[in-house]
Amino acid sequence: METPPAAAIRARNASKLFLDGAVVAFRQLDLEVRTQEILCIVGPSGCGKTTFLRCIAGLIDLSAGDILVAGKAVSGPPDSVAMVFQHFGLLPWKTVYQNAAFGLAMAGASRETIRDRVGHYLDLAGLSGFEQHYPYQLSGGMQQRVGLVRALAINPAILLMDEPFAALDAQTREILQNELLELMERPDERKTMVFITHSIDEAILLGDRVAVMTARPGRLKEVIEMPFGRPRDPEAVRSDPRFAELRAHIWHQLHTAPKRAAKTREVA
Ligand SMILES: Nc1ncnc2c1ncn2[C@@H]1O[C@H](COP(=O)(O)OP(=O)(O)OP(=O)(O)O)[C@@H](O)[C@H]1O
Repeated sequence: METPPAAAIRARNASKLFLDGAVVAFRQLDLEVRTQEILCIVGPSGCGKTTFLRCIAGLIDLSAGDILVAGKAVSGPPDSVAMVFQHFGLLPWKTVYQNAAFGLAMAGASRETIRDRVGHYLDLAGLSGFEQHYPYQLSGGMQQRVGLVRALAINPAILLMDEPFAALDAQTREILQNELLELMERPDERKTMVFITHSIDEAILLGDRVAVMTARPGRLKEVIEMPFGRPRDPEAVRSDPRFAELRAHIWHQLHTAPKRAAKTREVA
């Protein structure tokens, strides 16, 4: 066995409260994301998953505790972290190329760098030839590929994925899951990824580990290692008997109250 790589992200006793504490998004979260792993997070609606991602991305501050990215406490957006959103987040008045180049352009990259990196990822995402199209001229799946290209083009060490495939139809969703798996199997493209999803199947298929959160205020209920290894053949994983067992287990975890529910009402 190789030595496990250091944590890329570490949340220590992290809590986030809104409205002067009237809303507790998540509370006392301790979680490590290993370098180059895909950690999927599932949890009931409103348990603070998006808020947690936004805290890692440095877009909002924690109320208590801290989050370390590459060993440094987050205070403002860390370098080398990119986010992919559920509703794609594309600018409708910009072309595919301009949207894909947006992050790099904002970071002041040279025209050549932008051309090389955006070209590379548009090609990998099967979007070559669509550079001059506008988002409204693309299918949902293609729009999200542009969202992914925009994130990957800045060469982030960490990708934060906030239900990126939730707005897609089931078939397109499967195609994008497969494409993401394929991309992440490439050693030169592999990233640390935190992937939020409501789909248990998606979490099991993509994740090296799956973190299950409780209902709001969100706490970590369990972090489960997926036994499928890499490279991962989606069809083989879906038909593996352990897939059904894991699905049943996670479903049960999501639908049973935490053992110590009373504790969640304590002050952070
Ligand atoms: N800016 C804000 N001000 C007040 N409350 C907020 C704010 N942002 C989030 N919340 C609340 O914090 C809680 C957690 O929200 P969050 O969006 O992180 O949950 P989630 O687990 O991502 O939900 P979903 O799965 O439905 O996307 C919710 O009750 C939400 O209403």
